Amino acid sequence: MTALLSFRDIWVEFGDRIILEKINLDIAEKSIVSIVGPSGAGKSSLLRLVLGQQAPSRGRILLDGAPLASECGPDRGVVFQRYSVFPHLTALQNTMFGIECAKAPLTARLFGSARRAAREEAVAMLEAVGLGHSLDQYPAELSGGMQQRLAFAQALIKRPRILLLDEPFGALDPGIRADMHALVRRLWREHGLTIMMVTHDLREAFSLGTRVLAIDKVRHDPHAPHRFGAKVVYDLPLRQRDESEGLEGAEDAAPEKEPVPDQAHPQAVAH
Ligand SMILES: Nc1ncnc2c1ncn2[C@@H]1O[C@H](COP(=O)(O)OP(=O)(O)OP(=O)(O)O)[C@@H](O)[C@H]1O
Repeated sequence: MTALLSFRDIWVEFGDRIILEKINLDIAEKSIVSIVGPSGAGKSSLLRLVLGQQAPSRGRILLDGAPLASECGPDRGVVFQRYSVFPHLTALQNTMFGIECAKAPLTARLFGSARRAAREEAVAMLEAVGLGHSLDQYPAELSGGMQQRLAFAQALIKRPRILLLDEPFGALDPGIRADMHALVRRLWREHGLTIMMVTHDLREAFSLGTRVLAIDKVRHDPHAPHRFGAKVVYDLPLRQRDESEGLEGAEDAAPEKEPVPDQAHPQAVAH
């Protein structure tokens, strides 16, 4: 496996509190890695490392074998649980804003043919996420699911290679979640994305992921609980979904996806 992203002996510490310890991971290109674990284990911290919002206390993160740039560039996109769109901009303006920032970093404004091209690109992206009829609506006029669709459009318009999802469906009700899962699966395939997704929902982790990572503390000192951090305790590669499989019924088919045979009874990762 050629890793797109590699974590090499990564530690995250805040003062004398160890959050993550000795994380060694290779993330394959075009995989969907679901990250699960108890609250406070350090799942979001793992994503923040990739986003460049958090520097490791020790260790290195490599992208294509080279040190990951600490400033988050267009190669990395993110969607959070809470709608991260701008309330004062319409859906179209929100989506165009990403292109304008990338192409005109100082003014975030494009003119003439560049602006027309950006508009066309943004309209196509909004159509792709199912918001083709809501171009001129403001976020407050959109439902929660529609706002998350807009957040995906905003993230994907910059053509990231890595998409980081932090509980992206946590605020949505179950019916809408199923639609969003189908959307993510389609966008993943069409855009050749590599996705790292934090979720508290195990079913979601297994139904969407091509690999599930569980992180947790394996050592506890009752007198100093902060002295040990979380590690990867389970690492389960899952059978890839058949590319020809339709989206309809994908949620129903998901439970049939199994760990690959030699991982069917996963052992805790050796430490
Ligand atoms: N900037 C910071 N300074 C100090 N402590 C921090 C900082 N950021 C995160 N932490 C601590 O690191 C730990 C891990 O936080 P993180 O958000 O990564 O956990 P999580 O697994 O995503 O939790 P949850 O599932 O509840 O969202 C928490 O105890 C948190 O308080």
